[in-house]
Amino acid sequence: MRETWGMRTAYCVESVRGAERALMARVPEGALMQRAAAGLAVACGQLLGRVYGARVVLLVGSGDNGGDALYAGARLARRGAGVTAVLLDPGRVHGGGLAALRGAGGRVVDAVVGGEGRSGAGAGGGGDADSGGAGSGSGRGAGSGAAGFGSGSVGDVAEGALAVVGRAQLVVDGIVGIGGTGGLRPLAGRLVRAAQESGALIVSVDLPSGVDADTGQVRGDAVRADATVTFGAYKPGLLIDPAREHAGAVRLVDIGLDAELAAYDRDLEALQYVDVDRLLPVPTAESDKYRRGVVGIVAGSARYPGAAVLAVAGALRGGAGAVRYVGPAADAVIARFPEALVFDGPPAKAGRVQAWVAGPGLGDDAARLRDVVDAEVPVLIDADGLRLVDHAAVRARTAPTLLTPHAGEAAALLGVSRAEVEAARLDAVRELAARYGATVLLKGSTTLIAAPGGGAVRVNPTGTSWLATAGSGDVLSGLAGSLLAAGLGARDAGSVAAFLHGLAARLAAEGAPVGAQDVADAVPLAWRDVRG
Ligand SMILES: NC(=O)C1=CN([C@@H]2O[C@H](COP(=O)(O)OP(=O)(O)OC[C@H]3O[C@@H](n4cnc5c(N)ncnc54)[C@H](O)[C@@H]3O)[C@@H](O)[C@H]2O)[C@@H](O)CC1
Ligand SMILES: Nc1ncnc2c1ncn2[C@@H]1O[C@H](COP(=O)(O)OP(=O)(O)O)[C@@H](O)[C@H]1O
Ligand SMILES: [K+]
Repeated sequence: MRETWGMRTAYCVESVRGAERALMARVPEGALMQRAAAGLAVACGQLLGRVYGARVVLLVGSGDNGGDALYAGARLARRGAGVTAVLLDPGRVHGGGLAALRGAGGRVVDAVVGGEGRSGAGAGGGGDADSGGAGSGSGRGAGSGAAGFGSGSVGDVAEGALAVVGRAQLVVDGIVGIGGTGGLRPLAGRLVRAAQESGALIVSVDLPSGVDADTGQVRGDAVRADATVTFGAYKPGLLIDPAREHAGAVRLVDIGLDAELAAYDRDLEALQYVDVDRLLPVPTAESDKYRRGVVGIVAGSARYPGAAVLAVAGALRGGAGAVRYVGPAADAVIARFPEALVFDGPPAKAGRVQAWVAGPGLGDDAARLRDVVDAEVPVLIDADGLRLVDHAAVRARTAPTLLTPHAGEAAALLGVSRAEVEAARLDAVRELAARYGATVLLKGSTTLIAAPGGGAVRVNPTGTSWLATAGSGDVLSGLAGSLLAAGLGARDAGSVAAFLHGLAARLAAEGAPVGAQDVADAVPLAWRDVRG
């Protein structure tokens, strides 16, 4: 669905906690958790369709994330759902939430054998509904917490808890939220597996438990949710793979944090349609081809002439007034695109160019690459260009530089493995931008764009895995180069190009395989979609 509101932002845990403290000082005690729980209960109700009579199971950890789940469970129980809380750490549970659930007629079972006494598991159990239980700040029950969640071995899982999970229609993952570190521990992992195998809908509270909120890393077992209801702000992990894939559909519940968050730097931002619309270079009455920008493409080789054609195809759809191709694939380029200007000499002698793209299918043509890197206009370096380029020369450039590696190329630039880059994309893109003093667009299942001076990293919200097809990266570099020539800064050019490219791929694919050329051909559809 087309979103018409602006920039989506994400904040790290430290900022969310800081903003939350500031807000808590201004609102009645417990108000934020009630707002969170209310939003969570509404989302659960919508997923269930019919709340009355539904079998809901809450997986409740030791912190406020579990508290949210318990209060939401109480709301669902009051609407007639059969709600059972499974306590992973019966000695440490949010007291107010537990009392509220019991007061609403919810049941409570312990996840571990022999813990029943402490949490008073079973139906009823009294407690003063919604009174806040212990009445303390967090309202957590006191207890040793020695058994169970942290230390419990898998063999300790109570059969009753597994059985109740197996019968659930909806499982609420309140195991851990922003207080979590590392993957799911064994006891939680066992219950989550049971939930996953039962086919129940799984809703994560704030974050899928087990993923890293700040980086999107998944270091062990983690919940795979159908939906995640997050509070106050998106966290980076909800927008970056591999964690993003665990979150399912993400819904943000407003708990009034925005004004407080304004005091913090955003960690991530994702352009939306309106933002892209504002950035698109649209010609005016005074425009001519030079004012619109000329983009130069140094790409292709005897072995890879197609890369030249695809980069030019992308460039022609990016808003520059002219595309100048420089290299040995001029015949192939002209045959497909007679509007391209072609030249088979050194880039420095090619004529006027406002931004260069160098690298797709370039082979070993280091000389042409050097010419481009020495040019005092914005330069995009991709593919073979990233392998050949002199790193010191990149750092020494004064005009904007945009590097567009995929994970494998990023790994080579950083001297780590591809898997390490894919597991920690945010760290990788920031590190590359800092090391090369360049804007870096890291491609892949989550495309990220980082500027050399730090600041918010852009995350691209469009795209489809159908884009994982040979040559689609060449189209992207042409497109981004064209936007650079049209006058966008490197961060905007990279993020607008990624947005259009991902949208074009979705429009072209519609659930079926596409080639890179199809993606290039669909870029005008993406423009119209954005401008419409
Ligand atoms: N920050 C906010 O603005 C708000 C937070 N709320 C909720 O509060 C949550 C944060 O609560 P907490 O600070 O109590 O933290 P959590 O509930 O996320 O975690 C609590 C405890 O879990 C344990 N733990 C950590 N990693 C674990 C792991 N891998 N496996 C098992 N146990 C682990 C630790 O003992 C930790 O102290 C948020 O995610 C959200 O759900 C909401 O109630 C409303 C507002
Ligand atoms: N799993 C994926 N999901 C979404 N997009 C992907 C995925 N894998 C690759 N892409 C996108 O496809 C394009 C591939 O570019 P690249 O790896 O350079 O391929 P090539 O060199 O063949 O052109 C990039 O835009 C990248 O972000
Ligand atoms: K959770």
